[in-house]
Amino acid sequence: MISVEKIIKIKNLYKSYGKGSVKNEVLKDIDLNINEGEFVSIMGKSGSGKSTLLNIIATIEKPDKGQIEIDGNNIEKLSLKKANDFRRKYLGFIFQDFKLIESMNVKENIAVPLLLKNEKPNTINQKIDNILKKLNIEYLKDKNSYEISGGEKQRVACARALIGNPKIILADEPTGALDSNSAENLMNLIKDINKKFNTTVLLVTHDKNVAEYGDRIITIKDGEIEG
Ligand SMILES: Nc1ncnc2c1ncn2[C@@H]1O[C@H](COP(=O)(O)OP(=O)(O)OP(=O)(O)O)[C@@H](O)[C@H]1O
Repeated sequence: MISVEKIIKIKNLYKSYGKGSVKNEVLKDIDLNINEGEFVSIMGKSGSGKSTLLNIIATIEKPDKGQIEIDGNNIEKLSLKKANDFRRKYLGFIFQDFKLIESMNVKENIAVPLLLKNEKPNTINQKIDNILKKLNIEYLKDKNSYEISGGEKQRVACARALIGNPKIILADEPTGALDSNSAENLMNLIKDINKKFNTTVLLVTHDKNVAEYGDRIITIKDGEIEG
């Protein structure tokens, strides 16, 4: 039998905001294992803690309690510097509002993760050309970020998320700002990336149709994983 590596292991995870009578227990005793190459969709009502869970995995938020192991690294107690290095090495991000830098063109936006890693200009140019080709968006290369459509912006954001070769993509409501056609194109692209490169995907969404692109859907309710 082929053994599948668990790339994310979360055990007894707790997170709350506030104190005393205003304490808001957002995540309670979350246990979650995700296999390498798996595409997992996270659903749940507004305020149920989906983004909090994603942000903890992204090392942007710290849990109150619990263990989180990603590809063998215990990330819950990383220093700021180590957390930054970890994010650059392992994670690619896609957000609802794209988070492109409007003053930079498409190519420059895609280069950002590599500039942060101090890669050489020649390597950066080569990697940009490769990723634009893979995602079929070579025609956008020299455009300004403010002159392209929402769907195109999200494809550029995918290129930026992928350029550093991350093992895991974290996507928070990536289709939230897109019309249904662009949303479908984007989800096909994310699914393609997941299958072609065996990139693990964790995607938060309100939309059942979007969630169904995943291999597995988990639902958070009252701070716990339902079912
Ligand atoms: N930095 C923070 N400080 C205080 N409370 C917070 C903070 N971040 C989130 N919360 C609270 O934690 C709860 C969960 O928020 P979270 O954003 O994780 O929910 P969500 O399921 O992603 O919601 P939505 O679908 O509306 O984006 C909410 O009650 C929210 O108000």
